[in-house]
Amino acid sequence: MIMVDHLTKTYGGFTAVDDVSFTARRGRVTGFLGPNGAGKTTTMRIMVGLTPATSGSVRIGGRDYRDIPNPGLHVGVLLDASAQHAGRTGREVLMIGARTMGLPDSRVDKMLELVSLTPDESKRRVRNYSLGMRQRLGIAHALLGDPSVLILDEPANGLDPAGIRWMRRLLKSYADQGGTVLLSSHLLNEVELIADEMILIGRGTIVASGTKESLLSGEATSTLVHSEDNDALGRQLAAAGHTVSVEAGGLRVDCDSPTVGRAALEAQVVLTELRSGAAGLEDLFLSLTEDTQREGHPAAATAQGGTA
Ligand SMILES: Nc1ncnc2c1ncn2[C@@H]1O[C@H](COP(=O)(O)OP(=O)(O)OP(=O)(O)O)[C@@H](O)[C@H]1O
Repeated sequence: MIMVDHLTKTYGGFTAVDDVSFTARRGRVTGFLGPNGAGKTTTMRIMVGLTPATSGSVRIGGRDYRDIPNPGLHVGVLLDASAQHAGRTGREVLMIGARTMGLPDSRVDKMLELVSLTPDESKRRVRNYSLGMRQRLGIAHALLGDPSVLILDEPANGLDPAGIRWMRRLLKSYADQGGTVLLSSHLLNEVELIADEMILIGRGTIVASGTKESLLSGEATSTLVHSEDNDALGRQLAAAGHTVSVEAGGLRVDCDSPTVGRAALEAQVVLTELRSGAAGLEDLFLSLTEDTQREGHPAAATAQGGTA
């Protein structure tokens, strides 16, 4: 378990991490999600003792990372896949890691196999690795000591679609066996598919957290409908007390789809399309971090423009 407690990090007058608290639990994959510059890497670096916190604390398995003897046996860390010595081969990188942790050389072969780096690839120098190969090597390094906690910063970066699927399965099964996984990403789609819980951070502050379902539960119900007579359907729905607005050649209504379907039946209007108009996680993420996005919020602008 990782417990982050009122963590703050300031650089001069700039607050990169602002009173952040959350917990990543055993047996769960926790996604740490936020736009560029939100403070994810800084938080993770503090977790593993690479950056001192200005205030607050992080406990991993009840202890400060720096107080864990032989930490690689307890906490697997991948912060920057390109940080390895470029002149070493992948195998050498893992061999040094294994010996530092007091592990047998056989563990290296096991990890190479696990991350699908071939014997030939493992003999190449890291400088000649593709980004995806570096990520695989980084994940192998993080898993070397069979730790119970994994802290991974943007682990899917550079992986191809098959690689991302492979990593997803690997981390899910790791969590299913009781491991704690904290992984960061600025890409919602990547995290949504793998994370049991999500922590959303924007400009150093936690803006939302919880399971996908709980994050979406506060979202207002709405339905998008197209029919052969939108005017008649709109009148029927408005008479029933619903708010109706014109959107993309159809109607957006503030109720669920069956209610719209029943209104259409009563008005004798043929429906040509009926679907949920809920904003979804991506819109929620963008709206929650809106003021921290560099390029505004196009999704929100479209939705607002359509319903005005
Ligand atoms: N050593 C430092 N000195 C000054 N500012 C820093 C330092 N390290 C990070 N920052 C700032 O802190 C903020 C958070 O950076 P951080 O790298 O934690 O973001 P991030 O969420 O990991 O972003 P990304 O998704 O782009 O990797 C940024 O504005 C960054 O410029």
